[in-house]
Amino acid sequence: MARSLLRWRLSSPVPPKLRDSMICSDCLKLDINICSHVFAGLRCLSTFQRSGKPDLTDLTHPHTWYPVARRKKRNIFLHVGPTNSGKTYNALKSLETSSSGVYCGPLRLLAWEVAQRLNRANVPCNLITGQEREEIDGAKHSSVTVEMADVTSEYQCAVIDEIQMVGCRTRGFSFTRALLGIASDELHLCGDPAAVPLIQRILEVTGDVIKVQHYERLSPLIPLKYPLGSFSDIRKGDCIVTFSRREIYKLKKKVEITGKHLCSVVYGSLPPETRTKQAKMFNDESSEFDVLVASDAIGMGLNLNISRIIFSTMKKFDGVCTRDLTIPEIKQIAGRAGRYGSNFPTGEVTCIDAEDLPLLHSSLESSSPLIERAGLFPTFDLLSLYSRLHSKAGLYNILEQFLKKAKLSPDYFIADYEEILKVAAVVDELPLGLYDKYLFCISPVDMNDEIAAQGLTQFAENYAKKGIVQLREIFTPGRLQVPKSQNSLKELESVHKVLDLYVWLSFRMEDSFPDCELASSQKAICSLLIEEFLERLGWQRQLKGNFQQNSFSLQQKAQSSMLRKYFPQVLVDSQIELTKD
Ligand SMILES: Nc1ncnc2c1ncn2[C@@H]1O[C@H](COP(=O)(O)OP(=O)(O)OP(=O)(O)O)[C@@H](O)[C@H]1O
Repeated sequence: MARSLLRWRLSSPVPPKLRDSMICSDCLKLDINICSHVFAGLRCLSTFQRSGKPDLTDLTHPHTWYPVARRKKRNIFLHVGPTNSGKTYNALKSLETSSSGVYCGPLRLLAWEVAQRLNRANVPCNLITGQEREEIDGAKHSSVTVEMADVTSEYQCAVIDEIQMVGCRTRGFSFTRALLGIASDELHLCGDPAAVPLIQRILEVTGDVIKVQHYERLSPLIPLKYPLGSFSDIRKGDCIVTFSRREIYKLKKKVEITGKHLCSVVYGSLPPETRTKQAKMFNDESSEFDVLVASDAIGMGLNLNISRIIFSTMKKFDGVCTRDLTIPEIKQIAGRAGRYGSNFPTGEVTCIDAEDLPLLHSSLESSSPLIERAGLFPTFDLLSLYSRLHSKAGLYNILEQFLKKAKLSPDYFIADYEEILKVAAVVDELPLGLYDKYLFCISPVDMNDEIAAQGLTQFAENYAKKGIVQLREIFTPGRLQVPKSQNSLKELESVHKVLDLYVWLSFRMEDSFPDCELASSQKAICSLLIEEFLERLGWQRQLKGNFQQNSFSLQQKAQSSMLRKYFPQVLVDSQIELTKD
């Protein structure tokens, strides 16, 4: 065994988190010809070639990339059912009683919630996301965002939440990696029944034992036969759903102008901390913010006491075109009404327009279409090996080759490289090594956001030029202010994304991105300023002129040492122009 171990080594020195696959070093010496080497029941990657040189773009055996998991016969429990049926609750009970374990969720909010829950239950639990690492002494449990799942450690119990996201165009590959790679005796998968046949097929080759547990909704959900009627019929606990920031603020104004309610807002580009605070304010019985206006960002990750979901539209712009909402989207959003054990245990759902009701009703009665394929992305080892054989190819070309030539089994689809290719095009212009380029490519940047894309370009250019990126060289801390309009709000949300990206990079290249603390505190300030804007953007408050009574005032926030340190001038600018929209 010792000798075989020696024969196997990683193809390149990469950080442990990326060591997903192993390449046979003998094959490398032999110019990767046919290899018969076997280790721990796994064949060398090159044996998948029957003749000639291996096609490294062949991604048909991804289960072989995870040798630690393959050494186990895992007991897999698939908890499937509608939202609010107790799937996660049951999976987490197993995690809580295990001797070691990991929770993998799709959102930082979910990872935070689970870490808090375990720590409260006296199970020390680390929190690890792309941008934060809170390690607890002696912890044998971790709560992580799925991209951070460690596929080299062994656990007694693991949970992957929202497993139907294996089919997600952009993030599916991270779920596939966790599904195939987590080395745990027990693996609990929670999600939509639509993912069951695919997961069963994918796991056929792993030798794991699979048990499916079906769940029913814990509280009733009633689709109403009538539409909203008028905005004066809005009541406490309602959540109006729409899909653009502009619409969210329009609807907020329409509700608040009736003089009866104030609205919290939740949408994707708000910082997660801000989303949580808005949700808390909405849930808080004593708060005036008793109505929620939100996008589909409420579908996952937030505990919300919603009585009735009201769809303002059944169409959504998905980055390419405006299309009808899909059945799973409608079910996921509608399912947020009526939370088990909350003040509104019976949920209701309706639309603003009567003509949208048929689509709502038919969707809620239908089962979600089966998920047919899971996302996949080559490991860094594969990319690196390919690059050694094609030394002139840039990362953009390498990825294109994988896209074009990948011989995929019907169970997998190649991850949507569109965003990744945009970054590859930027970093290929710079004198950077493959690993650095790879890191920039998998960073959480939104290249459709102009400011965020500029931020990434600057970081990559400065890093290539000097090897170190001081935050102050490209960002002047003292300039942040409470937004005065929706445009400046949008800008501040983008600045938050850039700072978030800096923090993400600093976790991976600590010496080269040394200002993690400064970036984190600036991020927190962005969130505070955005929250201040949202709280003051109350039309009823404007009419009553009671800004001064705002208990969560900017003045108070400015007392915090963080604000005093970086933002003395924030105190000066305490007036805000309400948007004219
Ligand atoms: N047996 C139980 N006892 C007490 N509370 C429960 C129980 N089962 C579920 N709950 C509570 O009901 C709510 C919904 O449960 P849970 O989040 O597990 O549902 P889910 O099916 O995973 O929903 P989603 O798909 O939205 O994540 C949670 O607040 C959870 O704490």
